[in-house]
Amino acid sequence: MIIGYVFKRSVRLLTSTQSLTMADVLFSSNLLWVAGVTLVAACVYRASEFRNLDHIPSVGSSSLLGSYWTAIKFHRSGSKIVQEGYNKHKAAAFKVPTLGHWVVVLNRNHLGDIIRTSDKELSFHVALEDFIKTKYTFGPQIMGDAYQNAIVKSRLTHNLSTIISDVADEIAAALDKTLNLTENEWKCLPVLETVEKVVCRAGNRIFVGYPLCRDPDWIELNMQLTNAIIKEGLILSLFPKFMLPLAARLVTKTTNRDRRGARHLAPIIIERLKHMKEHGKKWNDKPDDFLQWCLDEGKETSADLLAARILVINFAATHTTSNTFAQTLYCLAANPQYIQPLREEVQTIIGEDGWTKEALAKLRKAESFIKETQRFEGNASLGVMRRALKDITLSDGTFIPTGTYVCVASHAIHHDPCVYEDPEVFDPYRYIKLQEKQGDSSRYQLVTIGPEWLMFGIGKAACPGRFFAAMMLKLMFAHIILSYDLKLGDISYPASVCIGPAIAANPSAKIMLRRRCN
Ligand code: HEM
Repeated sequence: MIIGYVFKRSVRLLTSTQSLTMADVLFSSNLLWVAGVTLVAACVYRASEFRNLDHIPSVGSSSLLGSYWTAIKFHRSGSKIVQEGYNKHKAAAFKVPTLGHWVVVLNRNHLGDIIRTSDKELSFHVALEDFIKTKYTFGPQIMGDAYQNAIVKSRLTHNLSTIISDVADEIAAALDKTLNLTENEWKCLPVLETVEKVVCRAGNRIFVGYPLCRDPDWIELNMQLTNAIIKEGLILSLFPKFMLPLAARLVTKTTNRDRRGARHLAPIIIERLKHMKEHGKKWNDKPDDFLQWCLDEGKETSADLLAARILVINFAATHTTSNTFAQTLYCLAANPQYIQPLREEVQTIIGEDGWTKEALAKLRKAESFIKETQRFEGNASLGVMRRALKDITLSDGTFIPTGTYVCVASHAIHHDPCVYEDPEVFDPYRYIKLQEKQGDSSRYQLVTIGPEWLMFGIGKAACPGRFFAAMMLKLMFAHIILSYDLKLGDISYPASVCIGPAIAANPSAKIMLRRRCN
């Protein structure tokens, strides 16, 4: 997922000059020698890594030079290369070359080892830091004490019943504004772009509350965030470690982003601190949003720091949820035979229970549809990326030396006939059938992580925002199916595109939408 982000965004960025600024241009004159030195260092590093990982079979050429050819192919068609390795070495680990280093792809039998191992041995956070230089792109204080992640896990997840009506309200309003449809009019819309706007508003209704969640500047800041961070992380990864503090000053716009966010948050924070002082625990209509939960922690009141924390949460939430929902919506338009039964389910349940957490739990067909789209399309051929911080011997004896990047072949596992029957068939009711067959409803929910469901990762680093994400996905799905007709346009596209190990919603895909008259 992490490298997924990097690849998806890097391809868009490297082919676009729009966001180049003076700093980029000045910086690019020094880039050549830095790139030269880095290339030599990368070759030396990769050669030493190659010897250390000699005992693990490789996909493609097993010579050091030939591995560069495979690495180039991997950047063009990562999914195919990973699948090739998975088919060949099903029961064992194999390694895949990327331009900078090797990645060891563990088998699904190793997932137990990943779950048992602590972040001090196999670290998600170090892998993330290596890929997007979080210390500089998010800021040192933010990652030093990442209490925002704990808030996602505790307060956001525990408050879903309370916040659901606000999220539903924001989704309806955002769809109305973004689609801008007059009665009986079919409109052709780019799926990903449209969905991103709705997700960003819906998420921010809970991150910062109303009306800031509708402020065009706040929304623009958060929608550009992922691009900006990936771009900066990519450039920084060209520099040797000792140059990073200086390079980060030239390359990153972390301070600008935080200040831009802080300008919006400062007046709200001042007002809320005043109320907190006046009313203490007896503040009756205290806002129930992420900003307030951060203030309740009592750790900081600086608008810059709080803005930075909320931007980090947007980074984790917006692009991931948009990508998932864009794929889902496109698959729904491409499979119109499912629209009527899904609509009937939503009409009956929401008609009886309204927009409640309990009602969403009953939307079994909708949930199965979303989950099957993710199994079938997926968001990355490689997931669960970790970096070994010490030498580790896995339960089957596989030796992982310190410094190695490990991950699992998520997409191949989701398409493995030993895991799923007829995996190449898109069966939207697959998970309902599995629930009925095995009599276990909780095991097949969208949010239930396990060795056969890796969309949200696994183990201690598994996505803490998945319960909120699932709620937004189901609410958007239900709103669209109730209020809009949809179909594919004249030209159809593949729902997803593969770039390196990433699988992304196709940015060119479009669908036709029309408001339904009740
Ligand atoms: C469909 C949407 C989403 C997907 C597919 C997704 C996926 C993931 C994945 C794969 C990871 C890494 C897990 C691992 O490697 O084991 C992760 C981490 C994380 N996600 Fe999500 N995510 C989604 C939505 C969200 C949302 C809505 C939030 C917040 C509200 C969120 C917050 C986080 C955070 C904070 C982490 C880092 C956890 C840590 O540092 O320990 N995610 N997510």
